[in-house]
Amino acid sequence: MSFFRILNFGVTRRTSMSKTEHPSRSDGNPNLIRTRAASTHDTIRVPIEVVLSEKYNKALAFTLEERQRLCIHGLMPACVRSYEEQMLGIETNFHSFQTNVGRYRYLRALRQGYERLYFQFVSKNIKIVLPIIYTPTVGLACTIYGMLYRGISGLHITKHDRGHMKQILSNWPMRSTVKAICVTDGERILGLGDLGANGMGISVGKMELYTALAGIPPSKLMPVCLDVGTNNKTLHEDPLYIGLRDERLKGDEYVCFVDEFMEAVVQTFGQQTLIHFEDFATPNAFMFLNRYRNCYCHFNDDIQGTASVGLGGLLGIQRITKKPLEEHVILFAGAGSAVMGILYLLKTELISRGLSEEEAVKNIYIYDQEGALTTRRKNIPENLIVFAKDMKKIKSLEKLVEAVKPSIIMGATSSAGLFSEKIIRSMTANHERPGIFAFSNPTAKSECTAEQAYQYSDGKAIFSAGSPFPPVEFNGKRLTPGQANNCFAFPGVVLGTMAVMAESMPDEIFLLAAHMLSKFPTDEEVEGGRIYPLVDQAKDVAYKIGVAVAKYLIDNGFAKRSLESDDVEDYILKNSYELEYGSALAETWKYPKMKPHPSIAAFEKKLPKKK
Ligand SMILES: O=C([O-])CC(=O)C(=O)O
Ligand SMILES: [Mg+2]
Repeated sequence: MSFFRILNFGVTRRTSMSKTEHPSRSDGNPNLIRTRAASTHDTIRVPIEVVLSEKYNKALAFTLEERQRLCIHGLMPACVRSYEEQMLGIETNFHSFQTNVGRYRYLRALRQGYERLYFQFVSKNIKIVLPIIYTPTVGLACTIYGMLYRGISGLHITKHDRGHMKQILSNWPMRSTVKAICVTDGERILGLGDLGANGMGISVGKMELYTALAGIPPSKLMPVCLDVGTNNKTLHEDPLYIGLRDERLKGDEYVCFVDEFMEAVVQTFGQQTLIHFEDFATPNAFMFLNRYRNCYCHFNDDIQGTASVGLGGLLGIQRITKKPLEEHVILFAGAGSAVMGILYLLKTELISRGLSEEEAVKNIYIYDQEGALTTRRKNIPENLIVFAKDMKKIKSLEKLVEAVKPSIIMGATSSAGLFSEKIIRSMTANHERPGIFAFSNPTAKSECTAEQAYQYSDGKAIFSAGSPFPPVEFNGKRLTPGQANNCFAFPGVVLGTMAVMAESMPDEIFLLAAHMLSKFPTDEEVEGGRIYPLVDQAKDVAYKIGVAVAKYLIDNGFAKRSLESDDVEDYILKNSYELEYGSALAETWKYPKMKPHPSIAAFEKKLPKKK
């Protein structure tokens, strides 16, 4: 292929284009293409692998001039498709699949062949595409990731790579532009447990939201899966499993492995590289969050991202009920990353309102596998001691609800159906608008469904869930569940942090994100029972949180980029991923390895002499 390209270049070919027909770029330096295109009508020496790589491939949208000058004329049919026609083609294909996994598979192929086209489609169809590339379908896809595997989508680092991780990191094709990494070790994928190297699907999905919602160019992003083995025996026996069939690394060996990874990342990509931890098992998630607190620019989405969305929802309930949060009785079910993150942020919020720690935790109850968290329990984790109540032991959640009469219940237990009819009815008997949050993902793990929440509460529940639920018709009213998902927090927080090149991510930015999020529904929408924005608004949410976070980081001395607060909006918009195609002639020209176009004569000198 490449051989023919070079020979092709040697032939000076004139196209039938006049100067006025040259495409002009909508962004960047318009002179770049004008001068080159106008001064040389010959073909452009860009390897075909580059022109047709996922980054530059426009499929049937290549113009005739591009096809001719890039020497791809004839490799595609005559039709030159417009944006609308391309979208129609993808939509038609997308809907032709009968299952969500089929759609996921189709979108993966699209991304791998045509990156910009893929993001055009995702960006235009957030509401229908998010449930495929993100929760819930991505969870199912991770369970069969080996079967779906279709080439490079992120970096896999295994326990055998210890000692040379820098080398592995620099194998990433876009190593010169990486600014953020989403890393998982696959041990707690959503509520699905240990999926080992299949967890790569989650890192990929999260980073696609960086681009689709926050406009961060994909070239700056690198999904990573740390393959430290898996304790999932089913995967060991799965002939299509893509990872190591060993037990997980443990103890010091495991920690040293992740330490080396962190150090190799900043040495390879710089100290300001943002490192997003995703779906680590709870104890490890907290351990790394604390261990690296003052050393790296990192956050844990399951703890801190969920906390923003959880607190944002609680602030929304406050708007609906017109009752301050401190007067609500809030019951948390579960004691994993999500609950602990929300607890911490909620306590911070209440203390910032002037409450003492004791007052702040007074109305907050915790229920986990051992029952209600009481002072009688032995070995309470240190950060939960303050929440333990001096009360008799209660084993069942239903009994606990009867005893403490919560106005809000928040579950992140991966225990489908935990919020029973009895619980919801009991809450409704005591409160006009009970708040019900079922955070567990994917949908099949939800603590209750939207339908159950509305039915058992006679339509009074303010219901939100981590995964999307469709609206429910109840007594002639259409009730729309809220989506209490991190996708309303992490894209914006990351956008703001990256914009200013911060070297750390203080807790305050997650509190800020929660407050910003709670302000999205209008007063009218709040009247109608809405506490979260609609998924269609997720881009706007990311942008506004991004701007607020960037300004906070600048104003509080965390920013390393010299950027004034007043210039943040402008900076973010200018650096946003361009969804529209530029001219392929100019775009591929920017291909980093390409030298400036040599003169034909200089090139011809290199050709073998004719005998
Ligand atoms: O990925 C999601 O949808 C939310 C999340 O982080 C999790 O459930 O672990
Ligand atoms: Mg997660």
